[in-house]
Parts: sequence; C-alpha cells; structure tokens
Amino acid sequence: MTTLTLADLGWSPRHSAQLTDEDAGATPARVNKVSRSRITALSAEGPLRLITQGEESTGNYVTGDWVLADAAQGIVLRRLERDTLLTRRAAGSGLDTQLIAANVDTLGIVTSCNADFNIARLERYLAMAASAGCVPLIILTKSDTAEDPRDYERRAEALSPLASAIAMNAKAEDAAEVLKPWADNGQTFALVGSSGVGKTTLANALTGAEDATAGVREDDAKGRHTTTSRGLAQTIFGGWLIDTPGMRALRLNDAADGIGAVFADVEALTEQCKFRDCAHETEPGCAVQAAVAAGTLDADRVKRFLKLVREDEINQEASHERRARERDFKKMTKTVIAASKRKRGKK
Ligand SMILES: Nc1nc2c(ncn2[C@@H]2O[C@H](COP(=O)(O)OP(=O)(O)OP(=O)(O)O)[C@@H](O)[C@H]2O)c(=O)[nH]1
Ligand SMILES: [Zn+2]
Repeated sequence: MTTLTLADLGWSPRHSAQLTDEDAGATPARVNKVSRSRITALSAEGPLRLITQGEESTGNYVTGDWVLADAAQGIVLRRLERDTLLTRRAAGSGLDTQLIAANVDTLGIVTSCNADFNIARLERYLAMAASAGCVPLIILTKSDTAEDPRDYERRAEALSPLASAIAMNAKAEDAAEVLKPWADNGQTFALVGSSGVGKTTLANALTGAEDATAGVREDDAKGRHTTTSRGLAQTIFGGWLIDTPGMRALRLNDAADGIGAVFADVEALTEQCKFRDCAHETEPGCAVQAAVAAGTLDADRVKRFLKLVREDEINQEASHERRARERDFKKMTKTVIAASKRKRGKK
C-alpha cells in the first residue's frame, strides 16, 4: 500500500481536537481488523500490528476505530471518540452488544428494484443507520431489470425525510462512479442488505477488486465470498469501504432513537395522546389513530412503526433478562468456588 496521510485515512479536525499534550509522540491509527489477541491498523507510518495494554480486551475495538498507538512498542494507548457506531445484538454469547463498525459516514442500504424491495425492511435499516449516527443512502440495484426504476426511488424517499435513494445497475461500467460522492477522499462507507442484492458487486466495483461474484460463488461450498473478511478496504476514489462478516447480519439494537428519527411525524403525534402510556391502538384520545381516521397518516405506516417499537423493546427486555441471568450465574459460580475451597480446606 502506498503511503497514506491521516486525511486519507479519514482524520478530521474533530480528531485533532481530542489530542492533549500527553498524546505527543503517539501515532494516530485507523483500526483495520481485530482478532482476539491483536489489532491491525493503518497509519501515516504504515500498517501497524498492535496489542492492547495490560488486561484490556481487543473486543473494545472495532474496524474503523481511531486509536492512538505507541508505534515502536506496538501497543494501543487509547481510542478516540467515535462519530458513529454500528452494533448488533449478539446471539447466544454472554455479551449483549457486539461492535460491528465504527466511524462509518454513510451506510449504503442495498435493496433491488424487484421483490427484495420491502418498505418495512428499509425502515428497519433506516432506523439502524439513524441510531448508529450514519447518513443513510438507499441503493436500489438491478435498475436494468425494472420497468420504472424512478418509481422505486420515489417510494424509497417517501419513507422518511432522512432517506435519499438512487436506482442503479451495480454491474454497469459506471457503478463505482455513481457512488463516488459517498466514497471518496477519506470518507467511510459500508453496505448492508439482504443476500443477493448486489453488495459484493458494488464492493468490488468500489475497491477495484476482481469480480469475485462470478466464479468464487460456485467454488465456495458455503456460498461465501473471499471478500467478506476484508475489514477496511480503500476505494478507488480514496475513501474507505468497511466490509466485515458482522455487517451482513445487522439487526436492530437499541434503536429507539433511530426509530424516532425515521418516524418523526408519528412520534410527534404520540406526544399528543391523552394517555402517557397510550399503545396507539384502540385507546380513547389517541392522536395517532385520530390522524389515521382523519386521513393525514397512513394506517400501514403506523402499524410498521408500532411493530418496530415492539421489536426494539423485546430486544431490550431480552438483554435485561440476559444480564440478570449472567449476574445469577456469577453468583452461582462464586458460591460453588467458595464451597469447593472450603472442601479443599478440610482435606
Ligand atoms: N442485472 C443485474 N444483476 C445484478 C445487479 N447487482 C447484482 N447483480 C447480480 O446479482 C447476483 C448477486 O449479487 P452479489 O453482489 O453477489 O449480491 P450480495 O448482496 O453480495 O449477496 P450476498 O453475498 O449473498 O450477501 C450476482 O449474480 C450479480 O451479478 C444489477 O444491478 N443488475
Ligand atoms: Zn396514542
């Protein structure tokens, strides 16, 4: 890799502002990949292989993070504040929240101009982007197979004031060029969406990688692409594309704020309901249902809003329960250890 400047890596005045006199001599670096024992990062001094200090887990860091490092010792000193953070609820593991990517400026929400186009799914992704702090861009691939791609754009943009949408052919010569405004000059971009919508095709176009979708798919029994564990890949325009396996399995996590942003109009109405705990279904004095009755609010939109809120609440409850279970488990282990020590002591 050619030498990169901090600006190339996405460094901004917001980062400089976080430096203190004590940081003199430390090397700013952008985290590329994180494994259990090691962090690889990119810096103006070249790629770095880093370990954490003392007992700190590498799990505190994620692709896209900015850190300050002792480059000579190969140690991470500290992490700078994150502008944005994509997380997901970890399935089955003890951890509640799994970090997916940090400092993603624009989240490309990929769907296609066909049966994959699903309003509820788009709203869920929009809420995810909003709760992470990323600018959402709805990318409608396979425009070449649709009769009226503009109609898809209009329907996508109608979903929320936050949404801008572009219909495109991901396989066209100019595919990367179309996405350039979001993926050049140190900007960080990431792609989410269902399987088969064209994420790999777009990623390859943006990074100038060989088209891996044609042959690799057949060879790989699990249907995985060689490109899924890339971490931080430079785009042909000098921006960054974050592509990690976790990106492919994002779920709603702590998204109340995000849902509120996507459904700002509905949220505003809920403030006017007669009862504070109004479920916006059949309660008297419900401003949301009143708007539906008056024809100023779409009933289906309200249904989708309520469904997302419920989904987010259930996730939150599940994580509280898990935390409680973990506490019980810790207590139990302590008791068992204490008991076995007592036993050993008797021997
Ligand atoms: N005609 C047409 N085909 C496309 C377009 N985008 C993607 N494809 C094709 O759709 C198929 C799936 O594309 P991928 O890029 O592998 O999709 P993906 O989102 O990475 O899928 P996963 O890796 O399963 O998540 C491939 O055969 C692509 O060539 C498009 O805009 N137009
Ligand atoms: Zn109500």
